[in-house]
Amino acid sequence: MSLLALENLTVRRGECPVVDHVSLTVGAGEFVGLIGPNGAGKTTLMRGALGLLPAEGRSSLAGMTPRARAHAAAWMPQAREVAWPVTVETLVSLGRTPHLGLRGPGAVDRAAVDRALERMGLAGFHDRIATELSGGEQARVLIARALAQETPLLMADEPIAGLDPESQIRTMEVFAGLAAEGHAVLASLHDLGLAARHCSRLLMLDRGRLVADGAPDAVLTPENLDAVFGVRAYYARTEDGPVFQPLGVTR
Ligand SMILES: Nc1ncnc2c1ncn2[C@@H]1O[C@H](COP(=O)(O)OP(=O)(O)OP(=O)(O)O)[C@@H](O)[C@H]1O
Repeated sequence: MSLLALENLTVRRGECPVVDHVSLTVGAGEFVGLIGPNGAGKTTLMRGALGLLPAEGRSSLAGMTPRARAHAAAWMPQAREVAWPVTVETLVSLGRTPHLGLRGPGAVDRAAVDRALERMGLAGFHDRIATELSGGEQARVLIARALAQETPLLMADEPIAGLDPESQIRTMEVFAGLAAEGHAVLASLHDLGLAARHCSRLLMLDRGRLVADGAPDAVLTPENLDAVFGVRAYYARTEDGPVFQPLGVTR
């Protein structure tokens, strides 16, 4: 089942297309990594797909009412600012907003918040003040807020940036687990090693164009890495899964 479908999505900044005729679908069960160098258009693609930026072409999410979209997709933006000194529980509960009826949060909502906190390793954090957490802890709280929304699709912009190695791996495992449960995750990622190990599929963007789309092996080829990222890398299939390590620059 397709949870996101883009047809020739194009987003212009001034005259210049920063997302250029991108067509793709994301289906239930996929953990898709969106990769590309700085400025390739990853954030713009996701914001255009969500209808948060004016775009040409078609996105299955952009035409929805905000309420319908909030039931279809959760969005974790790159900005990690927590504006108010509220408790972690209050902040993560905001993810339940689209589900609330007139009676406010109930047992189902509290269970979803607890589940999201548990998944992000934040079980003891309910009463902590969000603004008093470390940057990485705040990032995990914001991922938990998106998880609490319990949507078929989760879209996240650099969700593991600034996390320690354990939290990065755990978060990638949480996303892969969501996909295994029949949800889908689309996340922009700069760590190609973690992307290769955990994602079922990679989308490679270069100057707004989708230049490769497929299994990590098929996308992280020496030719693509050279042409798009300007790097060469070690890549091997091991008993422990794929191992990817950039080795040097090629230009
Ligand atoms: N508000 C804006 N006005 C003009 N140009 C913009 C604007 N926002 C983004 N751009 C340009 O669009 C291009 C794509 O930006 P985008 O943030 O989507 O890239 P990205 O792949 O997410 O990059 P990064 O990895 O650095 O986060 C960049 O060249 C950027 O300079």
